[in-house]
Amino acid sequence: MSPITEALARVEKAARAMESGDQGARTQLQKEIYRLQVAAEEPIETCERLRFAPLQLTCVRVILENGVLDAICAKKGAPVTAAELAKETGADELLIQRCMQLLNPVGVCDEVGEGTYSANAVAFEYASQGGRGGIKHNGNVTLSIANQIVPYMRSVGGTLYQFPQDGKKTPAVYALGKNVWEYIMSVPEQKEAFDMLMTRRRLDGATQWYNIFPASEKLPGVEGGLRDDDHAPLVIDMGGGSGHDIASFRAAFPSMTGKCILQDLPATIDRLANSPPKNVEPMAHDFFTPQTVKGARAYFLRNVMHNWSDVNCQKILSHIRDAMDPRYSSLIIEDMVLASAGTSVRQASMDILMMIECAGIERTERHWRELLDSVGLEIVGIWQPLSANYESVIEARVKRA
Ligand SMILES: C[S@@+](CC[C@H](N)C(=O)[O-])C[C@H]1O[C@@H](n2cnc3c(N)ncnc32)[C@H](O)[C@@H]1O
Repeated sequence: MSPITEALARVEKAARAMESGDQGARTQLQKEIYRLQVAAEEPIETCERLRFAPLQLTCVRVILENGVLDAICAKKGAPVTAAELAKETGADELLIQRCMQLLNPVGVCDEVGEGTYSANAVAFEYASQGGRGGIKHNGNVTLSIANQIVPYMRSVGGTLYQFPQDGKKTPAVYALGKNVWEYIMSVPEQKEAFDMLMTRRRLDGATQWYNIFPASEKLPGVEGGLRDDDHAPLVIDMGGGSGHDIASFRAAFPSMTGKCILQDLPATIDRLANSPPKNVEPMAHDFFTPQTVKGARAYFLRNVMHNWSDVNCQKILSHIRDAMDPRYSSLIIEDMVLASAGTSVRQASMDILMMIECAGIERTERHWRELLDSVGLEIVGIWQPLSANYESVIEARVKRA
């Protein structure tokens, strides 16, 4: 078999596994398609494809900004011409055609005739609140940092290029003048975009953390000491953003005894004044300071630890450990647990994103165990999602002496 037929056979095998209901095969299929694509390219074409990828993002930003994508989506899948779009939005017809001729082959909108387009699922995704938030965040923040990566490396180490650990010397601080959280909060449009992106990230229909982790069995049924009244703290979602996860948990378990609390920085909590998450108590709290809510059944951190270096995670985790009741409190972390080999493009991209935006890192199981152990916590369970591409749920308890 030639390399290309071999790659195709692997694609077919993964596709058949996925069709037969193996959800985990989706990630494998994506990996195999990627390999097939590379097999079908000359090396120079692969290099070009990677180099040119930011131009796809550029075109999405153009058609979002000038209203063309909204105008296409407003037709709900019916065809619309570049001339009609130009008339409706005031954008230049040739500009629309040039952007769309790149976006059609990469899957954003369908070109259904000469200069005629219709919205597809990807178009609707980009036009959604979360899609826009993502484009605005990665377009304005991530790319600004990425553009400065070489001057940053030269500035920190001469010929010794170091992994950024120190919160004050990260690529983000070099490029933006402040850390990524301070920067986002200083630009209201970016803060809004980031919060919209966070709210959207979970795939439609994907399993929630409290189903990946068997919350209905584990949270109520604990050994002695747990208060059983409506004012007892049940789950504290720390760095919970707009409260989407904790509100979803509360809605799933309306009669589980205890309070659900959302904690985040004041800038996040203040934005929720007009639309607070349902049946959840919002509370401004900086997780680098002592946790004021003691003895909760669970302290939940979703996609927070990966934002921080080990040194900073140790500070955050120590405050949580001090607030935990060793008899029954759990720390629940929803983050990726990387395989020790064969990481997917999505997972590896998230890792680099964390590195350049906030000196954070995606961790392997061994790394998680070492980190938690270093602050007196131990892992009692790791629950994997169906798709290996996404976050796992880790439960940890205070280590018994
Ligand atoms: C990557 S987001 C995750 C949001 C949410 N947990 C989710 O998964 O959608 C990280 C969150 O941490 C919050 N954050 C950053 N620094 C913080 C701090 N020092 N104390 C509390 N929250 C903080 C940010 O405002 C943001 O909402």
